[in-house]
Amino acid sequence: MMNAPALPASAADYIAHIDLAFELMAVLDASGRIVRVNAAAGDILGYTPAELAGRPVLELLHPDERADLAALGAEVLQGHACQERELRWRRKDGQPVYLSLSACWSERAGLVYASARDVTAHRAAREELKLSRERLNAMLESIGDAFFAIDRDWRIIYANRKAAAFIGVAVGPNVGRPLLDVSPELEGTPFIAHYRQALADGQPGFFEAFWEPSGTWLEVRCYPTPDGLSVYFHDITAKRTALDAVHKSEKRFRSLFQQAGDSIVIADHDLRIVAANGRACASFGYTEAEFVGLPVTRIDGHHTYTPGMLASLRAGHTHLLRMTKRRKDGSRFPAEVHVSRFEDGGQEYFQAIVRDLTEREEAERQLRASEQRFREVIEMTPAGYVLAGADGRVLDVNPALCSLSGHAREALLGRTLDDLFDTFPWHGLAAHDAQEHVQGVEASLRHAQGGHVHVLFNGSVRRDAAGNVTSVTGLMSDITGRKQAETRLQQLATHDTLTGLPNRALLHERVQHMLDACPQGRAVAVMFLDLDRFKEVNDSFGHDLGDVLLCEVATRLRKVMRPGDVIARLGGDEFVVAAECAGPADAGAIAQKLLDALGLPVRVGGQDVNAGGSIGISLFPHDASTRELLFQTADTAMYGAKRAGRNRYRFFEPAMTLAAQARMALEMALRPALARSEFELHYQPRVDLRTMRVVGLEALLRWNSADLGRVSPGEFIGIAEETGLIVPIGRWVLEEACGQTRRLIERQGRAIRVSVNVSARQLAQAGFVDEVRDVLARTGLPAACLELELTESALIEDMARTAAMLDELRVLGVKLAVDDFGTGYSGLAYLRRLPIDILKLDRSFVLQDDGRISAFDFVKAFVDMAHALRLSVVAEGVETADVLEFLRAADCDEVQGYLMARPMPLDALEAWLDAATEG
Ligand SMILES: Nc1nc2c(ncn2[C@@H]2O[C@H](COP(=O)(O)O[C@H]3[C@@H](O)[C@H](n4cnc5c(=O)[nH]c(N)nc54)O[C@@H]3COP(=O)(O)O)[C@@H](O)[C@H]2O)c(=O)[nH]1
Repeated sequence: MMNAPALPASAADYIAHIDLAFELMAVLDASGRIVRVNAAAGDILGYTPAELAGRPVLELLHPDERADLAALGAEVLQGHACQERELRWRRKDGQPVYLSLSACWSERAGLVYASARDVTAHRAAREELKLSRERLNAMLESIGDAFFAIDRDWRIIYANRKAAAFIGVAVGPNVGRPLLDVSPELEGTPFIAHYRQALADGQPGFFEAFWEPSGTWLEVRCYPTPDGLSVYFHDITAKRTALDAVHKSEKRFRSLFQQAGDSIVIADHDLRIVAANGRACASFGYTEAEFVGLPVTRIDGHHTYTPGMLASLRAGHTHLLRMTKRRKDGSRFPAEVHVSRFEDGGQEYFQAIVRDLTEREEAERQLRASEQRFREVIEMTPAGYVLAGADGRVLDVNPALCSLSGHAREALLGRTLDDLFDTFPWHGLAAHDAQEHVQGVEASLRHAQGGHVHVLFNGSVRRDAAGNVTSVTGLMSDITGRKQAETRLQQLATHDTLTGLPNRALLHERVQHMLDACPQGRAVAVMFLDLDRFKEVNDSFGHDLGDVLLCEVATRLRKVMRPGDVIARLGGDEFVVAAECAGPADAGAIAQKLLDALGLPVRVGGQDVNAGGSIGISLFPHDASTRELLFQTADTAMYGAKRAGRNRYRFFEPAMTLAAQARMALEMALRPALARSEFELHYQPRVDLRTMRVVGLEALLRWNSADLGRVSPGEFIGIAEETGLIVPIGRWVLEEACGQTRRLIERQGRAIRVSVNVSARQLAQAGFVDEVRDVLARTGLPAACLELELTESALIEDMARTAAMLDELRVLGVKLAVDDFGTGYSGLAYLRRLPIDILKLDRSFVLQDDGRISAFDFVKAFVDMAHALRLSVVAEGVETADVLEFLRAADCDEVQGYLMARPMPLDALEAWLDAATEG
């Protein structure tokens, strides 16, 4: 035992007073050495107070706790009291003991007063409780159901994880919070109502409810506890769903039973009806109540359930019967009845599903009637009908198809559609890709006699569920006539009706094709061909014979050209030939062949005519790279050929385009010429060949263009005629010539006749005679002093109309002359029909001498003929005295030409006339 330090009196008193206490009480010095302990130390630590006196208190402590106590001691010495600090001590027998220590420092005594309570048992109980709680929690966590507990203030005491899932938030951090704050969705739900009830009654509650937020059905048990309420949830969603399914299934079955399209009647072992659905009630006329208890024989027309059938049903067979059923009112209806047997709750039942066949039998009857009608229609229809199977073999045909194909029905049945048709919309019947329906498709049917019949085919393919063709039906009408008409129409639309040659549209198509297909290094030659003398032939012999000439030309062109070449007629006497070739040399050779063919005389109206032709050639790609340009350049080249003297071919040259442009410029300048007073008249005297006196003048137009200078009539008259400008210009010439001549007559004091050229366009004007009459009236020129020169072609264009017009002019007193006579082919007949006075013999006529007959004989015969017809003859273009003598000898009446005088302005003419008179 250690020596304890001496205690101050107050400390000794303290120990003396507490010796009897159950708690251990001790006095320690500042170094932690025990000064004195009470007797309880023996019970608590196993040491007598004497054994403990003088020992450092740390020695009594479990080694693990010594550091804590040292720290605690330091705090106490600083004046901080220690309250109820649990520390592990070691008893004298080595057993651990837990003491709850309180201590304080007495400054005055310089001592520590300590007390310690044995809490070993209390601590063990606490540990046990903790373990027990943990076990409980583990159990609650493992039970798979949700659980939570609340106190009477609805604060959460505990909740397992499942419950957290149910509440929707982690519960751990929310323990202690009001349940409704944590899960506000609970407000107003049956859950809360039940919890309140259980808390109020103190009675456990049990209910099922649907928890919206998680979409689950829950079975809930709540148990009131002294603290509050414990709540268990069990998820019964699966059970509820299964139950719902059963309910729904039952409902469905009931609904099916009630709403079945067929009547369903259930009879018991004694064949008394126990149930009937709505349809049965409606069909048989009984209410459901009336049905129940009725023997099944009451609704059977003639058939009862025989023992044999019942035995068979009991053996598990079902029966499908066709029978008559009887309604409540005694009426009957045909029915198909499916009878079966079943057991329910150990009872035997028979079920009959009754299908009313009234409608079906009516439909079948109607179908038969319809089939009959269909057959009649098919037999009578003029359209051919064919039905074929999936293999394309013919199963049925009607008489119309027999007659269309020329085969008997028996010969057609069994043949394939591919045999029957040459072209057929479903050739080979490719099962899946064949269209369902075809409408208005053209097909070609083979005829028994050979050849084809064009038909318009409408048809449809039937298929099974897998999409395979099961049959083909077709109706067809004969369109051979229509096809022929179409072909004819097509021919008319693309060919020239007169010659049968391709027209402009087809020419464009074919040439374009040639250009597209033209191999590299090769060329396509396009030749525009214009007959040189077609107009004359037409004018002279009439249109019918002109047509004969055109047809002959077409025939010759066909003969010359190869099959792949294109020959077309654009209209009038314009032909186009196109051929693929190596280049210019080939093209030239082709053109020459064409000219040779056209150069041979053609027999027209009993005469040999030499039509001749001018050809313009343009080569693709050399001259033009497009069809349009090719045609344009070939056309230009053709005009070049014509200008060059006809009966020849010319290749396109860029300069030709310049010529065409020049012509265009001329036309543009000509249009305003009249308004700009750019015209004047020159006059050329006409002399009587016997007296050599001037008897007339020819008025000849002259144009002094402000832009182009003097332009000869040979250049612009043709353009004026083509453009129609000749009509106003001609009107001006007539007016001017008449006016000037009247004044000239006045000045000369003698009658002089002026001859004015009238073009075909002017003559074609409806008011031409009136115009002449008005001009004569306005200018005061006597009608006998006016002579109109008309060309042969203008005269014969519309002979009847021209004759009437000339008659009117003759009545006026105007003289009529035929200009350039002898250059056309008009023949002489028109001279008898028309009131002509004068024939103007063309200059070429006088010069022509072909060796067979001399020019003189020719002109002499001509003059004699004219005289026989009481016509005067004027010879034009007399340039030499020889020709003058020649004409005199031929008995010609008048002459005109440079020999006598050139055309001259009016003032010059007057001077010339004066001089001639004087001379
Ligand atoms: N519709 C109209 N046509 C007219 C009019 N004025 C003229 N023309 C026609 O133009 C063509 C050319 O006429 P032009 O250049 O005036 O030539 C005429 C004479 O100059 C020419 N001529 C006269 N004598 C001779 C001659 O000895 N040798 C020769 N080489 N030429 C000669 O002949 C032309 C007259 O021809 P024609 O009319 O056939 O008598 C010409 O066709 C004119 O008709 C007009 O106002 N309206």
